[in-house]
Amino acid sequence: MIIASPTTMSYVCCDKFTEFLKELPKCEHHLHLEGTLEPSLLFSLAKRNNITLPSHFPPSVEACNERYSNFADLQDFLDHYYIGMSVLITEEDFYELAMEYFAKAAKDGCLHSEVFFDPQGHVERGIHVDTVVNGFNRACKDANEKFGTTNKLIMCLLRHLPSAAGLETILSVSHHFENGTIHGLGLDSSEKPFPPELFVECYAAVKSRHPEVGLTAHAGEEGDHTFVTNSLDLLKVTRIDHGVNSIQSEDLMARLAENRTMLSMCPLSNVKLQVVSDVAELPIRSFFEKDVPFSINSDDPAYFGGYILDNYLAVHTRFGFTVADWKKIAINGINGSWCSESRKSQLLAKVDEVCDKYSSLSVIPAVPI
Ligand code: HPA
Ligand SMILES: [Zn+2]
Repeated sequence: MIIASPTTMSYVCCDKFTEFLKELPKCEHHLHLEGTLEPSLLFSLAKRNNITLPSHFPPSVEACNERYSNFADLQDFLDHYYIGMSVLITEEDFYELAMEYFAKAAKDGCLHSEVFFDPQGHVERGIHVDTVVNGFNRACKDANEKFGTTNKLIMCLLRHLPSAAGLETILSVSHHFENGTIHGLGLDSSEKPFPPELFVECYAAVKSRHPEVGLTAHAGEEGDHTFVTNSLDLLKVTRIDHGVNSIQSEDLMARLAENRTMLSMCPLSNVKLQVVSDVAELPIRSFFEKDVPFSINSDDPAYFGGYILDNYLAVHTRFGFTVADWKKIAINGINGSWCSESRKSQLLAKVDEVCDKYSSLSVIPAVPI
């Protein structure tokens, strides 16, 4: 349950504003590579790899699109997501999946992506972890060459699996942590039954062995504000994925603002998974006014029907942020990124340039019918 007064206004996103939001340098901090598996690629990989999908899985692209528009909650989505990823077998499959995403992100004006993947979802099917990491890493590098974007990998632990399995996974990828191929650690999957305190050992192991690795965790999507506080206190994360329920605690909001702890929000995902019934119900205006840093992200765009620009447009039509407001949001996203200081400076300079170019744009309230 989110306590926030929904905005009752709506705004037009005219062509010029859409152009501005497309050109505004964007950073993606919350995207699951396996969640970019479009139904068309899913079925072509199933055919190529001779995978028979279970009979209860939607049997066609059209049936997937229909089913994906009706998820009851996070678990209902995850049940499809884990079946979907079962078609990924070879290094080339992982490479192709990530390259398709990076091409779409670049087209949307996303210049820096920090992307999640779920190694345990593949290893438990008999895929070697290096097959996954090498395919994704090659795509990060090729996308950098081809599109000029910077891209980092964040490995997530599945919270429905025991912490001992998480520790084993951490040990199995220590070479990728050491050489910087894996840049961060996250925690995803079913939130409420598996609170952050179960994973203290896993996070402590990464923090002590690989202090340069960034720490984040999904918290406060379906879990209440204590999931966010406990992730900060016990897992020592410096970023929170989703975090919408932080609005339930004023103390937590003040703490996030003071420590510049960024929430990686996913508006369209929150609607598709019934966290809210409309983007207007998200506490985005309160976060903005209370100076809680947040970024806007796409989560699992192949399942939720929108990539990063779609999420920006959805936020604009509900909250009507001005060019100056968007500039602040873009700056917070860059400062909350785990890229080099020199890359941050480049991105910040580009934000200045784009915001200057569009400084005369005004926000247009929609006329009620
Ligand atoms: O939105 C999400 N929440 C939790 N786990 C996930 N795994 C993929 N997407 C998600
Ligand atoms: Zn997520």
